[in-house]
Amino acid sequence: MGATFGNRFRLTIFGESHGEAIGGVIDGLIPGHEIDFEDIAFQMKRRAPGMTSLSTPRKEKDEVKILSGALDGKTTGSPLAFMILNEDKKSKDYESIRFTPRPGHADYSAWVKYKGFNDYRGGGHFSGRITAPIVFAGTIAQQILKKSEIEVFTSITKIGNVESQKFKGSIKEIEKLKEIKASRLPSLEEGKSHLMEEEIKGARAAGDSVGGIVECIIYGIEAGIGEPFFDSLESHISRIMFSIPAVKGIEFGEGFNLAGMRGHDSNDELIVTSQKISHSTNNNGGILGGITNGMPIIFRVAIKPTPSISKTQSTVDLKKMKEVSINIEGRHDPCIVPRVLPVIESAAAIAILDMMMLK
Ligand SMILES: Cc1cc2nc3c(=O)[nH]c(=O)nc-3n(C[C@H](O)[C@H](O)[C@H](O)COP(=O)(O)O)c2cc1C
Ligand SMILES: C=C(O[C@@H]1CC(C(=O)O)=C[C@@H](OP(=O)(O)O)[C@H]1O)C(=O)O
Repeated sequence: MGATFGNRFRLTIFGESHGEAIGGVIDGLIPGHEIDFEDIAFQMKRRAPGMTSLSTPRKEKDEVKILSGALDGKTTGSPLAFMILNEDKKSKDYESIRFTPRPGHADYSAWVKYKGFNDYRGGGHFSGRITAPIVFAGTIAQQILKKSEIEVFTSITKIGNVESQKFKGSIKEIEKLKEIKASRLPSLEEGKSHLMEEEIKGARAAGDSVGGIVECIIYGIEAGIGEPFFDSLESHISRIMFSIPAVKGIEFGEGFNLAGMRGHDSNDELIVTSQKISHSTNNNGGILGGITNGMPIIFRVAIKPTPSISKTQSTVDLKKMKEVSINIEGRHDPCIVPRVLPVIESAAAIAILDMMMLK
């Protein structure tokens, strides 16, 4: 299995949703980095289940226990191993659907690949829970990036049918992104968070779920980062983004809109401001030829609606080879977007730091 990501900053993750614990090992950390544990707790809580009325009711503390690689609060430079306990498990919800794969989840594909031996409880290794180690490692990566004044932000540009403004590139927006970091539904446009919340509640009330789009900004990054061809920065970021469960699309800068534009409108013209080379627009999302051009990196990821819904659906009984209906019980997110924001920021930070270390 591909449990490891990265060339220099390497993260290996392990665990299943209803096993003893989940966790990981980070290899390649600089020695002497003072870990900000308050920041770690803040980021872990943003992602943790059961924290708000918009999430799954499963309640996990998601406190991280460091097993090696840190002494007196500072990294030693040796592999940093860590674990997070699974405490609020309710595996019986999964007994009755063990042989009737949930549409939209990984149950059937994992059953085929692992010949039925995969841990089926709570989605096993395919659960969104496995993103908690990414947040721990990615928060450390963000702390290291911050020393070079690089910061990662997210906001929501769509939930179901509610759309919100995209980042246009101003310092004022960066200030706003800092302010709304703790929000469950951060939006650059006033009044949209409330409408997004209503959209999520409406889906849940209908026994259904809803998806959305998350925009990520990496601010303060210098030009010249990326390793073309196959480790182009777009490739590296996309690779880690698609490892996050429920991510089904990504676009950089104007992305799919570029297909309908003329070159004269889409090209980012070079300019000189305060003796520095810059660009008058950022339609390419800060990356050209797979290498940063010094503009903020902008990308958006599409998050699908949560697969486990309470509406009756059709599936197949794997033992009887018969089509049957399925009613899913359990504790599920009506929308994954609010909890995936710190995961996307963390994954972006890991990809960027790894590429910067290669340089
Ligand atoms: C933070 C987070 C929370 C999630 N919560 C749920 C959930 O409550 N119920 C569910 O069925 N899927 C949930 N998912 C999505 C599934 O894990 C995911 O759709 C599934 O593993 C199949 O993978 P794929 O959608 O990437 O193909 C969540 C994903 C993330 C990242
Ligand atoms: C536990 C978390 O999210 C889980 C992600 C998830 C899924 O299928 O992805 C299903 C639900 O849990 P369970 O495995 O108990 O059914 C969510 O609560 C978490 O993110 O920490």
